[in-house]
Amino acid sequence: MSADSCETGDREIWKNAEDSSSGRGGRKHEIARTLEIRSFFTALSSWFTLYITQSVQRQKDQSSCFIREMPYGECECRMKVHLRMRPSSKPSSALHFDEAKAMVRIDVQKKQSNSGGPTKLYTDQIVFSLDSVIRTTDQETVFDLCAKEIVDDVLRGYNGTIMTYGHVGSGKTFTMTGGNKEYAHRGIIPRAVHRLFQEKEEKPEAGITVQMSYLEVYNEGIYDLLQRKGEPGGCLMILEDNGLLEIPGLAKIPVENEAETLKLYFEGEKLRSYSNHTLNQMSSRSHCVLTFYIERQTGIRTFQDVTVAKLNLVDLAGNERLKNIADYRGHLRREAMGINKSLSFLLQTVYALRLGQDYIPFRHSRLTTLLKESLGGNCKTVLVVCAWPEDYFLDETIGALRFAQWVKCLKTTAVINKKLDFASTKRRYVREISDLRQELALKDALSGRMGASYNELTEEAKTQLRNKIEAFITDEKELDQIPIENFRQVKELFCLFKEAHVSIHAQLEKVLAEYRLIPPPEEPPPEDNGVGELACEGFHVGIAPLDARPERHAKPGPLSPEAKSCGVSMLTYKEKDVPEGVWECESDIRNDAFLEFKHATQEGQEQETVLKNKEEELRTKRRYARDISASLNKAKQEVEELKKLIEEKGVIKPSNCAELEKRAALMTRFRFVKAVYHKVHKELKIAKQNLEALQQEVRDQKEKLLVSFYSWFDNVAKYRGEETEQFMASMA
Ligand SMILES: Nc1ncnc2c1ncn2[C@@H]1O[C@H](COP(=O)(O)OP(=O)(O)OP(=O)(O)O)[C@@H](O)[C@H]1O
Repeated sequence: MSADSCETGDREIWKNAEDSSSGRGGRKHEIARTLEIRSFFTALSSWFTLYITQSVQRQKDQSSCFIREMPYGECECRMKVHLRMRPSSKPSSALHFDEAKAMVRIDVQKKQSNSGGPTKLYTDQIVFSLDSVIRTTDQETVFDLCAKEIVDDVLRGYNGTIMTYGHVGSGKTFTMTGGNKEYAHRGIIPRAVHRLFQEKEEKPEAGITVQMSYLEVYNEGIYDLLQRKGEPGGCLMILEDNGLLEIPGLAKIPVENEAETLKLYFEGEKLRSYSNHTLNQMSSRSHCVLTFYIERQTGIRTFQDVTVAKLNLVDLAGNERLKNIADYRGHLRREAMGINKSLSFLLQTVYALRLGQDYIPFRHSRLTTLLKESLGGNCKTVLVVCAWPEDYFLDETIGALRFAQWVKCLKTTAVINKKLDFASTKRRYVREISDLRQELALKDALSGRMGASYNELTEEAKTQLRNKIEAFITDEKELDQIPIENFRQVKELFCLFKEAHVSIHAQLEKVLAEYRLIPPPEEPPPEDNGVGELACEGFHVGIAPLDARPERHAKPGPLSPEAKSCGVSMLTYKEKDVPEGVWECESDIRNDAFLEFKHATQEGQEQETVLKNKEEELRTKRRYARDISASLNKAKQEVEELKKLIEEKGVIKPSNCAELEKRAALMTRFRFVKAVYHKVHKELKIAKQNLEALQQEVRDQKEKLLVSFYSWFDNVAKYRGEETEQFMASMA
């Protein structure tokens, strides 16, 4: 590739490469390759866009009946309705056709009776609008207009149904099967079969497989028309499982070519119920459903999807007025009653669907059950209404056209039916992954990231990453040193960072434990010797050493001269709480009384216990605060030492790996100890606050105890004084 063949932007790159390479052939070659790949990719993408646009357009052209296309090949379709008129020697003058507008106008004679006056006749007009009105006998035109689109959609993977409806002798079977006089009279079925096998032959790579089943609904019984002689051919049942219909026992025969299929079909036709009718020598007395099951592979090679679609070709039995049947009691009348009944259920179902009712009577008859999907499910449906344009059948024609109008309002939602196949899905994903890898490689090449790998990281690569992270954490390296190349690597980086975090956390815990920052275990309280508190930690009402006095925060209450003289350790208390005469007693007496109060009275015991607990707690907290304070000093000292060491070593550049490691370890230790120092400092602050609060609580409790004691002492002294006086008086 030369510079001349490049786009303008590429030309610039090429020029720059030429300038920068200045003789370095490798770089130039690399850029040439990149440009080559880029231009190939651009051409490929424009070709692909063109292909997609054309295929979407083709799809739209083919599916003119689509009302709304939805993703994944799903489309909401309106049912199409065509009117086919049978040729007649004396056509009714009441019928007017507008083939261009696909409309039919019928003049109807009506009677108007004025009150008391004579009855007047007047002509009313009924207009029906359809998708097409066909008056020709040309069967090919009928197939092209009514069936071709559906058959092609079936080959694309949609379900399709083509149905004929009309009164007896109106030409339903002629439309569906055709006449046997001329080859050109082939009806929709042989032409559809031809179309299916034509596609099969033309596209062998699609691997189309066809199976067929043929059944009739006669007198509310379902019969298989492909059952060979000698095989059981009784009435079949319809099973519905999860919305899907199944007829167990119905033969589904694989067919390979057109001739084989038609042979089977005509064999089935022989088993069909016919009667000799006044209107039709070969009048069908049953509804027939011929179904083709088509499986095909779409796409190319590993992108293959398997689609499974059904083509239902339904020839309904004709309705007729019972009064027109000459055979009043015979089987023809019974058959007609059965046919009319099932067709009236079909009408009810269509009517309910048209009104959008909650309940749709699909299950009221075999025919409506069979047509459930075609009328309101995953299917594209076409109805061909056949009519005999003679005055005698005018009512039947109006009825058929009314039915056609209802059907025209119905909508179905058809989807391309894809078969889930594990092997092909796996192949598809493998291929997709490989394509994505190639795309990544191409993008990397275009953005100059030639060496990027998207494979699982090797142990060696992981170790390298770990070292880089460690270097980054210890501040030795910048963040740029950690490479970000692909998603796998980013995930690995996260894992390694987590690992580092866990390890750092564990080390920190270890250092914290070293500094005894975990609160010490609870020590058992000292045994009570019953004498009271130790002079240095507690208090009593007698003489106490001066240094044992607790701090005074509040303004002390007034002390009596007596109290002052005997050196009683008095806590803050309110003057009014101290009873009169307390201070007149001997200090020994008071102390004895205090001991008695604490150990012999319930109130004293309770208050003494609370006080002791609080004092014990205070002692523990004091010890803890002392320990923390020691740890803080130790940490502070180590921080200072490490700082000094780092400052000294920072000047010398590490010459080997061992020294580098030592420095990293020193830095790590410094950071840990500093963190510990801050943590301990915080804890000491909290411990001090707690200590102060507890000291206040102890003081309050002591005061409470004293006040209670004084109150008790006053009462007891009075009582004992009276007792002594009484004793002395009796002795005198
Ligand atoms: N469009 C047509 N062109 C020529 N002949 C026709 C056409 N339609 C019907 N016929 C002829 O009319 C006769 C009756 O037609 P056909 O059997 O198709 O009616 P049908 O609706 O199926 O009646 P039935 O409900 O009794 O089965 C046949 O002999 C058929 O050849």
